[in-house]
Amino acid sequence: MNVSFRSTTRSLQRATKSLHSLSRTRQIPLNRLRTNPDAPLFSSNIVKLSAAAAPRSFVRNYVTGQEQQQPPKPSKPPTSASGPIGGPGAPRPPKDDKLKAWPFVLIFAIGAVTFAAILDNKKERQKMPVVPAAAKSDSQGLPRLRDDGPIFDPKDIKVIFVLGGPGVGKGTQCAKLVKDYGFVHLSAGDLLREERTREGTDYGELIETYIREGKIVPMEVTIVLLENAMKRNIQENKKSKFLIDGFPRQMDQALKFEEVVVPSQFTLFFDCDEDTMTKRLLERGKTSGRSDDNMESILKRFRTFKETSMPVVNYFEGQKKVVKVDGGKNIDAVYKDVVSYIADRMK
Ligand SMILES: Nc1ncnc2c1ncn2[C@@H]1O[C@H](COP(=O)(O)OP(=O)(O)OP(=O)(O)O)[C@@H](O)[C@H]1O
Ligand SMILES: O=c1ccn([C@@H]2O[C@H](COP(=O)(O)O)[C@@H](O)[C@H]2O)c(=O)[nH]1
Repeated sequence: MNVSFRSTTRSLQRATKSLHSLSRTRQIPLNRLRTNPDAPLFSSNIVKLSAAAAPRSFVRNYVTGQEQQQPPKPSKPPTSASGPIGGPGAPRPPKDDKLKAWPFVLIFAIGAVTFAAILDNKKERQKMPVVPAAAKSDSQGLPRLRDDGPIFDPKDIKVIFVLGGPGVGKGTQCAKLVKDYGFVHLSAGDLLREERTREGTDYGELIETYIREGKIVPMEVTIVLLENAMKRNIQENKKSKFLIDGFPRQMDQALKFEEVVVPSQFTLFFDCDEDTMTKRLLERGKTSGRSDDNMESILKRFRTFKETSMPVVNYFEGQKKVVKVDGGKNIDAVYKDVVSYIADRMK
């Protein structure tokens, strides 16, 4: 197919050249070299010329109309050039020489778009800051993640992950559960925002970049922040039940947290459509002062949620550890469902 395409293109170039040269040497205007002056110079009739259609003899015949025609070479159809280009007797290319450019154009276009998307993605990833591999110290230096077993026993320390799209109402429902059931509410987003402004932190800029872009901060930072907050509450307040809100948002976080901190009891997952969540976030954005409560960041957060966080929900679903609640209802109706679904699991 490629060969046919190239040879047809070459023929077309040769034919066009001949027409131009004849036009020059015989002083015949180019448009009169065509049988049908209304047809464009690159009409399909010309395009259909095959390599075998010997452009020179063909053009002579066409231009003079009366001149002797060169007999066609037996091996190179088409032959009886008895009429002008485009006329009823015009030479016809062999069937398999037909121009089929559109598949190439299509393949080229798909290739170009895919290539551009890959480059774009790569550029975006390259832009995001990383936690240096050498960053090992903690005690406020952050982050240091151990690789030994979990520090807490799930018999003593209960963790419920709270997940759902941005603005679905996770924080609102957690606040109610704290009041009624004595949980400690740890919002990963709040801890990150706090760390971002903590004096002496090395991660303020990194955190801000990720939050603004709606992306997930490297797990080393978030897990250490959660672990430290849990330790504080266990030691100082003798607390043992934690709602971890907005975490884990990425598979590596889920696996690492359960490996080094404590396995979760289950995940409370709030489901809701994007239009409702968008309205809630834009409303909250009027007073929240959050750098990500604007339309541009919201769209990025939705994308991250679907692509990066939903696999976490599906992973726990596979372990039968997800309680799904409709987050689209009003605040009290959602809470009623939450309590009815999980009351017996919270004792
Ligand atoms: N069921 C609801 N009906 C109407 N508004 C709600 C409902 N739940 C929460 N809201 C409002 O929507 C906004 C977002 O709620 P909330 O902060 O609890 O969501 P979130 O899931 O924690 O958000 P994010 O993931 O961005 O932290 C708040 O202004 C809150 O008052
Ligand atoms: O585990 C997490 C949790 C949050 N983030 C980043 O923070 C923002 C805001 O989180 P909210 O839960 O909406 O307060 C989120 O978009 C992420 O950029 C994170 O990186 N890791």
